[in-house]
Amino acid sequence: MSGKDKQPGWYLSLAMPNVRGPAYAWLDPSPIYLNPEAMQDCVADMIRPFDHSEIDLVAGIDGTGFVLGSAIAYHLKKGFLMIRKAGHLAVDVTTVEYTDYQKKQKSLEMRQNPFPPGTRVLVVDQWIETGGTMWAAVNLIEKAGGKVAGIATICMEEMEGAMKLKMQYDVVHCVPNEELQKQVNDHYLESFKNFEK
Ligand SMILES: O=P(O)(O)OC[C@H]1O[C@H](OP(=O)(O)OP(=O)(O)O)[C@H](O)[C@@H]1O
Ligand SMILES: Nc1ncnc2[nH]cnc12
Repeated sequence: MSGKDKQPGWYLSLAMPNVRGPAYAWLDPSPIYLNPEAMQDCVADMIRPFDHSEIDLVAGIDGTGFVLGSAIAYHLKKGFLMIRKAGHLAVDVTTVEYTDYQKKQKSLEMRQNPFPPGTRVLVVDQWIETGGTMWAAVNLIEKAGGKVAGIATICMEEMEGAMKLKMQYDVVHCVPNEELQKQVNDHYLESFKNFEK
């Protein structure tokens, strides 16, 4: 596709609907990562609004937040901090409990003292639905003395916890207009029709 034919957020139409039932997220954005142009455009949209000189470190949330987070860190020439689901880090950790869209009690962990106090951290995840996961990550960074320089994600649904993030932090996402935001909030994209058999 040539640059002038591309609509903002065009790559969101590559995301596929959930066909595996209510235990899973309602949509799978991973086809965006499979398409080189989509991946490039998505990463560019996630970082464009930030003043890059105000970011010291990029943090990504286990597991799909690692995909975009590490791509962004590489692009910005910054280090990358893994914020992990519980039970993987073999060093001393700080832990925060949270509940996400699956309504399950979960924990995120971060290695202790990962950066000097005052470090400005861009926090990246694939998707924000209830905001539970992102709040847990933000709490870990702030407990360690970091400053949240911004939050970047493909999409933020307009749910209460997510909207509170927007009030407190610079949140950048890739949903380009209200019509698409409404589809996201309703958990049905018009583009899902392309996947109907
Ligand atoms: O806003 P919330 O309701 O907290 O949901 C958002 C989280 O859920 C998804 O991760 P998931 O646990 O499905 O794991 P994955 O990243 O490993 O796919 C998504 O990537 C976020 O991390
Ligand atoms: N990957 C994802 N897609 C859609 N909704 C989600 N909610 C949490 N993660 C999600």
